[in-house]
Amino acid sequence: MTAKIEIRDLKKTFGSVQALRGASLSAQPGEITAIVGDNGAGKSTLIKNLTGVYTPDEGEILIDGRPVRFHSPLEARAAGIETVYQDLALADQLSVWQNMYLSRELTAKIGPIGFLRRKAMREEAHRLVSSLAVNVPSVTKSVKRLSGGQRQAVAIARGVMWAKSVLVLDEPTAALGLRETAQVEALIKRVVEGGTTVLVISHNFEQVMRLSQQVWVMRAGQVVGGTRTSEVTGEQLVGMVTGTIAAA
Ligand SMILES: Nc1ncnc2c1ncn2[C@@H]1O[C@H](COP(=O)(O)OP(=O)(O)OP(=O)(O)O)[C@@H](O)[C@H]1O
Repeated sequence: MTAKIEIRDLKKTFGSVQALRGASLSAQPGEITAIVGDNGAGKSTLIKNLTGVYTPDEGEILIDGRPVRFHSPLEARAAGIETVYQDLALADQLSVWQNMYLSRELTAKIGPIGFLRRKAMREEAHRLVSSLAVNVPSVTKSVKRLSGGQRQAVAIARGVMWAKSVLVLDEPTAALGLRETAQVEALIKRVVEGGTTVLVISHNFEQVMRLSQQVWVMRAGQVVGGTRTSEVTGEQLVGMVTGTIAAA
């Protein structure tokens, strides 16, 4: 099967820091693929090369077997790759549906006059939020009135709405309590059931064991190993990250 994402020998240097020293990994379509590794291992830099924030110094990225080279996040978005970063990038004063269409509003024209298709956006946002069973009271509710878990769910729903191909999640539950974490994990599973491929960075090993089908381990700018998640235990995974167990 052609991988949805294939990253080959990626290198990225910032001044004297070699953040990526030839990192390679792949993600299969319709799966949740996790990236784990200690602070500074290069996880964020890797995904930022995939999502157009950085352009690699060397190496190759293939989506559905075709090489891509993004020069901006907009280019990655246009190729169907959406990212939810830890800061979520929600506009607090706007409603759920307005956030879902932020900077990508639906517009129409009658003669020379352009206008926003507010009803269409609201209805479509409502349809998606309902189909993903996102736990928000209403899409007209202001985002600042939502809980941390609800805000994360809105950011993920927005990503799903626009992700034609891949959804990248950077620490999706880092700021959440146990109950909200469980809700967001359930949402991520529904996202994948809908056919979107998910790549997730997580420091939470138990979460990686619960959610992912494939996990890659990064250390010092390289992907030092990868395994089907069903073939390792949580303890083995911790050992692979800290280096006490050789990563496969
Ligand atoms: N924009 C930048 N300028 C200079 N150095 C950077 C930049 N971004 C990352 N680095 C460095 O590259 C290395 C990898 O950082 P990166 O953020 O990718 O690691 P990470 O695995 O995501 O870590 P964390 O889990 O702490 O987020 C680190 O040494 C970091 O200091």
